[in-house]
Amino acid sequence: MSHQHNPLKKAFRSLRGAFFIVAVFSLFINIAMLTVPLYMLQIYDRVLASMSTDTLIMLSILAVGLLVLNTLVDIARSRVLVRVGAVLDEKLSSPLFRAALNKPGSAAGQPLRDLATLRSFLSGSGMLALMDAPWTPLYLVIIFLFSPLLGTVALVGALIILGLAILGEVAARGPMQTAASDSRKANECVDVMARNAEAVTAMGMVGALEQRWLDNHESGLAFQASASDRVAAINAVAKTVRLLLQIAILGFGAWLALQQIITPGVMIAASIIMGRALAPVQAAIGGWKQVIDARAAHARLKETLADTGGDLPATKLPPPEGRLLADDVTLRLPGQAEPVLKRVSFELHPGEAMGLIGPSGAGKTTLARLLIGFWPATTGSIRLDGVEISGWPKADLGPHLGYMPQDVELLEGTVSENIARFDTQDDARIVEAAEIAGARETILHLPSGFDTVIGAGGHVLSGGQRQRIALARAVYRLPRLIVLDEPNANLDSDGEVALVKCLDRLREHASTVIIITHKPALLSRVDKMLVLRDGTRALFGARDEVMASLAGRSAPCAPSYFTRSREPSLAMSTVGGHATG
Ligand SMILES: Nc1ncnc2c1ncn2[C@@H]1O[C@H](COP(=O)(O)OP(=O)(O)OP(=O)(O)O)[C@@H](O)[C@H]1O
Repeated sequence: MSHQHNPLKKAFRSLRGAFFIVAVFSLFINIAMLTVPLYMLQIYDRVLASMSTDTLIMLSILAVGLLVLNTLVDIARSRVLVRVGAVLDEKLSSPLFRAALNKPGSAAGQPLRDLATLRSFLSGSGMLALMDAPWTPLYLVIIFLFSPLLGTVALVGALIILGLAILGEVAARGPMQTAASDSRKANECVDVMARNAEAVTAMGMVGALEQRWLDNHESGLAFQASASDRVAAINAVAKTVRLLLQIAILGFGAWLALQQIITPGVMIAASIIMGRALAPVQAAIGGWKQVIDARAAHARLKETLADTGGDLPATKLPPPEGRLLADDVTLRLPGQAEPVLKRVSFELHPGEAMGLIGPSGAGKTTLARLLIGFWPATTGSIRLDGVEISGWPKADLGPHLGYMPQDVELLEGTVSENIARFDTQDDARIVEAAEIAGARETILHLPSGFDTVIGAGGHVLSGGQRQRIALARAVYRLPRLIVLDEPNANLDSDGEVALVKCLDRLREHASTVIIITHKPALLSRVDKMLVLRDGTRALFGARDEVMASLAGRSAPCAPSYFTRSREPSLAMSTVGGHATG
């Protein structure tokens, strides 16, 4: 349905033509750069020797013409590079915006910041220096042609400067990476503090957090300073080496001129060409930070985009009926030795509702994330109407899927926009969803009803109000598969009654529903139950059978098991490992 490919590589591949044009322009510019030294050479050795005004005029016209042309090509080269940056942005910003979904907290904006770094590098002086650097050997060859001795001096000098450039990069890379990671940690600290402002302030945690932030902030600055110091020292040495080299070229040139091996014109021309040859290398040392930043940004982008897959034109599938099959599902999260889910299997027919229960940390929310295709299973599969759900293009599947996460966050916008998932608004469907979710009255009591703006800077909703609106969003257009993760967490008794009615409506409509809850009233509305324990299927089957099995095995604790979702571990420890049903 969709093929794995890296959009970064694809974007660079599509820009190969532009880079070729830039390379050709660079060749012309670097050849045109020889205009001044060669003009000088001709003046010294030809015009002054022959005293010919005509030659002077001809040479001057030629030189001015070449320089004007050079300016035009230079402008064109910069324009092409600016457009390269724009094309890169156009091709990558959308996949990177989506990739941000998989990044935790404050790291979410990193991919788009990396793209901006790469784009400004490509369009800036750093890239121009990189394009000019490959032509350094051309200048060295010309100096060799003037005189092998001068050529050797120039070559040795160029190698020393190149060595210094590499040394600068190596010396700065380590401290720069540490500085970047420290400053990221410091930013995360501020982020976490702002998000937990109430707890942090009330429990007097500000001082300790400030210390933690300060440690990272100061360490970041120290590493940055160390990198800058190293590069500044190397830069100063490189500058001196460059000046020494000019002296060496002029000195050796003068000596060769005294021996009448070369003319004074060649001496001056060689000195100017040498300066030109080393300019890009010197610029690269000066712009070391940009180069390191751009390279790091490129590496991160490559990694971020490695498995995004991209939405190649895929065959559009018919709307699902709601047959859900979890087949031997195992999930291993990166950096964790134990799988979070181990060989979980179950099947639901269209229109069936399943209660998902288990102690805290059993893997219920994780399974819910797999059921909606947010994470793919490590092994095994989850299929909706026979199609692997994580591979189903999200834009196609989205309208057929309803999900209500445990921690409900609504987005900035109106209540209507949130319910309609920010898609084109269908007022009748929005009101219908609010009614099914039992949220209509709650919404009409808000200052502007369905048009109340919520989110940052908007109306502040209570936990229960948020939950009701999120339920309306989940049932908008009555999707075929609905996953509700503790939808009753913040609801009062009215809210719970509304939720029970909502489940009845969804059953009438034959939506397949998975509900994570321990409330008996809600569980009384499901057909099947799955009990998870330590990521494995402890029990699965018809509700009454599973209930009977639970009650039988944990008779003394059974009632408390269904009333408090957060403390079921005692009861669960008595549940056998064999599945029923
Ligand atoms: N994004 C994640 N990264 C790493 N580990 C995770 C992640 N999400 C969940 N886990 C781990 O997976 C296990 C199961 O967590 P999960 O949230 O699915 O449990 P749960 O049954 O929903 O618990 P609760 O009833 O408390 O919500 C836990 O040990 C948790 O630490």
